[in-house]
Amino acid sequence: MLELADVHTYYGTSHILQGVTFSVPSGKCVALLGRNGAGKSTTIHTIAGLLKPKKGDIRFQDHKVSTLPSHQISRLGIGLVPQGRRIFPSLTIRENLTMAARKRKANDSGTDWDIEKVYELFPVLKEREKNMGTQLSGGQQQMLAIGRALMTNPQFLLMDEPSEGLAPVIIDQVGEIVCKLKETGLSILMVEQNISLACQAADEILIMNKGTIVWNGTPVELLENEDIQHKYLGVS
Ligand SMILES: Nc1ncnc2c1ncn2[C@@H]1O[C@H](COP(=O)(O)OP(=O)(O)OP(=O)(O)O)[C@@H](O)[C@H]1O
Repeated sequence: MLELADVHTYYGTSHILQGVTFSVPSGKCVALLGRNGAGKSTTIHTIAGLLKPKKGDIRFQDHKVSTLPSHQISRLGIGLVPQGRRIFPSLTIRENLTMAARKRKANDSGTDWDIEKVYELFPVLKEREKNMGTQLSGGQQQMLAIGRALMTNPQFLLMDEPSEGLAPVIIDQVGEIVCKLKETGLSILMVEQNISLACQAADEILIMNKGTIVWNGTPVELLENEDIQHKYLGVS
């Protein structure tokens, strides 16, 4: 569904992504792990069109997206749940959701998301729909950020560190949400620092180091491989 081939991205003269190649199959969740500064967010931003690769190819379904502006990439069905949630503080929860709404394309598969469907998935957002976005807890803000991305009716979701700043019990809930989203037919690329969330939700794990993919395998293979966890994820 999504394929990156030898992608190189720079910040000015800093060569950050140094030939990134991987794919995410339809209906699967792939987790991208790695230490701080490895290039994970840069990968997400490059796919979403917020950064342009200098070299390489990114294909989504039948489209070459690496040359398209971000709004066109979003319209093709790639939704972004950004790092830090980016809730609009001066809007209510309902307004945060409705401002993102986009109708589903006629031939798209999966759920037809609207505000009622998002409220079914996250009842707490309905209970608090008149509150301002910033009056929510961290976990509820993460639900709002996911709900806002769903309102664009994506086929594919990019999630940038959904566990950031959340308590362990809430991180487990985020894992359950990601599994539910997969059941609706969504394909997901999730950047994470939290190994247990990645292993709970993902079908495949990729590890990034210094702007390249250095390891891939299943969650079980990662959990059994202490050398890799130590070398690239700082687990002692
Ligand atoms: N706006 C920017 N300008 C210049 N360099 C940047 C910029 N953003 C990130 N970098 C650099 O690019 C490299 C990769 O950063 P990136 O944010 O992709 O890492 P990451 O793996 O997502 O780590 P983190 O978990 O800390 O966000 C780092 O060396 C970082 O300092």
